[in-house]
Amino acid sequence: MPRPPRLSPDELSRALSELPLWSGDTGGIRRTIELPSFRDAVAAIDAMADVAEEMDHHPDIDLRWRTVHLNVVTHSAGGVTDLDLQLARRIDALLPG
Ligand SMILES: C[C@H](O)[C@H](O)[C@H]1CNC2=NC(N)=NC(=O)C2=N1
Repeated sequence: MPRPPRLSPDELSRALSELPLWSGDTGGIRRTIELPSFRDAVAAIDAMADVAEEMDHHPDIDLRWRTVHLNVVTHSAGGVTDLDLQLARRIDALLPG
């Protein structure tokens, strides 16, 4: 698959204004999700894994008890691309804030 282009800082800040649950910069975008329990957090990660596998695009995930920290970046491009925005939108559809 061809490597998607990195977004410019302007493109990224425009996109982030439509993704209020996400913050970050051209090095990566972040969202933190708190679930009611550890098992709910694990289930949320499992649901995100389905999306990630379907897209072949994977978030970096840090689980602390019932809080999930996500960082999304296109590793192969060395920055944020449109694929990251697509993944963020899919995650928000799955886990609305
Ligand atoms: C071969 C496969 O497409 C690549 O290894 C994919 C898999 N998932 C990925 N996910 C993310 N976030 N960045 C990547 O560069 C990436 N590469």
